[in-house]
Parts: sequence; C-alpha cells; structure tokens
Amino acid sequence: MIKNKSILSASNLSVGYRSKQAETTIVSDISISFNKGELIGVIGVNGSGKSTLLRTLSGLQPPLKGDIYLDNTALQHKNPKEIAKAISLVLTDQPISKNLTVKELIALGRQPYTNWIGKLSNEDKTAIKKAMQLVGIEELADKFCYELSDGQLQNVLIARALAQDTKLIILDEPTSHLDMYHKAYVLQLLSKLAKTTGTCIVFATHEINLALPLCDKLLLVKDGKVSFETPEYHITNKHLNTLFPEDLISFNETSKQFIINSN
Ligand SMILES: Nc1ncnc2c1ncn2[C@@H]1O[C@H](COP(=O)(O)OP(=O)(O)OP(=O)(O)O)[C@@H](O)[C@H]1O
Repeated sequence: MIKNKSILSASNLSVGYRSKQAETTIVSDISISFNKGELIGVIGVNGSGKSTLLRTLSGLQPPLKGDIYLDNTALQHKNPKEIAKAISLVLTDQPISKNLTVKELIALGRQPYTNWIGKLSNEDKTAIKKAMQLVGIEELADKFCYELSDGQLQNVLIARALAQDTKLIILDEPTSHLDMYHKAYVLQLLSKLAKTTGTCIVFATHEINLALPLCDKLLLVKDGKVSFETPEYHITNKHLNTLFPEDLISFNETSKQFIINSN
C-alpha cells in the first residue's frame, strides 16, 4: 500500500450482507480517499446502498471484499476505542437518551477519552464547550433533550460528534426530519465546520440541490457502483442527468439543480 495523506481510504471494496446461506453484494469496486477538511455528500436513490457503505466505512459492518485504511492502518486492525477516536458517527434514528441534558449528551462524545468511571477532565470540559460554541448552541446547554425540536436535536448530535474530536465525522441523512430552512442550516453548518476545523465530513443525503453547491466531492452510488468526483465533474459528465428516471424530474445544467418536469 502507498502511504498517503488521506484520513480514510478504500480500494476495491465491496459492501453488502452475508448470511449462512448467501452473500449479497450491494456496491462493489469502491476505491475512494477522504482528505482533511473535505465535505463529501453521498447521494443515490432509495436502496442504492448509501447506508450500507457508510456503515462499512465506519467499521459497524465488515466489508465483503477489499480493504479500508484509517490513517494508513487497516480498519480491521484497529480496536473499537481507536476507531472511536478517529471516526464519529451521527446515524438517523439512533436511540438516544432524551432524559439527558444537552451538555450531558454532548459529554458522551468524550467516552473514548474518559476513564472507566466516566469522570470528565478539564480537557473533556473544554472540548464540550468548544463543540457547543462551534455549533452555536450554548444557550441550550442545560435543557433536557426531550425539550428540543428536531432541528435543535440534530445540532446537538453534531456537537456531540465534534466533542469526540475525530478527524472524520460520518452522518447518515442528517437533515431527514427537518424543514427546508433547517435542512439548509445544517448543511451550511457542516460545510463551515469542515472548513474551519479541518474535519472531513461525509454525509448521506437526499438533499442533492443543497449539497451540490456546498460539497467538495460527491460520492454517487448507482447500480451497485460508485463514482467519486467533484460536483462540477459530475455535472460536466452528465452523471446527474440519469440519476433518477426522467419522467418526473430532470437535472437542469444551467441552474445546476434538479427540477420537477412540468406537464
Ligand atoms: N441488514 C440488512 N440485511 C440485508 N440486506 C439489507 C440490510 N439492510 C439493508 N439491506 C439492503 O441493502 C440495500 C441497500 O440499502 P441501504 O439502506 O444501504 O440503502 P440507502 O441508499 O441507504 O437507502 P435509503 O436512501 O432508502 O436510506 C437494499 O436493497 C436493502 O434492502
């Protein structure tokens, strides 16, 4: 393997599911490299394999084939604590204890660093405060999570990921329950955080119109394969024009947006 600067890379990776009876490949021939400060959107139709890919890249499920490298070390040779210090995850509908206060929930991001009784050091407290400042939610610190709106909760989960102090944050559909304004807010926030903190942020999304102008790269998942390029490259090479059946929506190359076809 050639050593490089990438935070996470994969070569000839296949992802999918294995049971006693069969092996089902969902996406194959994946060769990718994620770098510092990049905002990467993972896009594709329902069921194309975005979540399967993100779960595999974050070590939650084993690859069917190929290798994943985290800081140039094979992911399978890292223990869960080492992975938690390198990758933080924000998954859709992940169970969280809403009886915690915002500050307590964000403190859970420090688990890979705290001792066995979970006592927070000064460094942990500083990281929690900084994460709340970066997301702009200091005034929510003492609220209970059950008191939050979906948009506020999403911001808290992003702050928890930041408190984990990892080089890579992976989010699966971070805007799924949000209104139009808050979808734009969260994606703008991710873009700002990638640039200001140098964290590589990878997120699966159906908000392609919002992701297009913000992302440095788009990982397009289609028909069991991926294409990993800049948005401009995808547009120039007409990759977006065939992403969906063209009877209802089409990609407008002038506005660089998907539009609903009028009758
Ligand atoms: N635990 C599982 N066991 C077997 N197959 C699964 C499992 N989870 C998902 N799949 C299958 O893998 C394929 C890809 O699913 P996945 O959830 O990764 O797609 P997705 O692109 O994230 O979809 P969506 O946009 O709807 O969230 C689907 O055909 C799905 O049925």
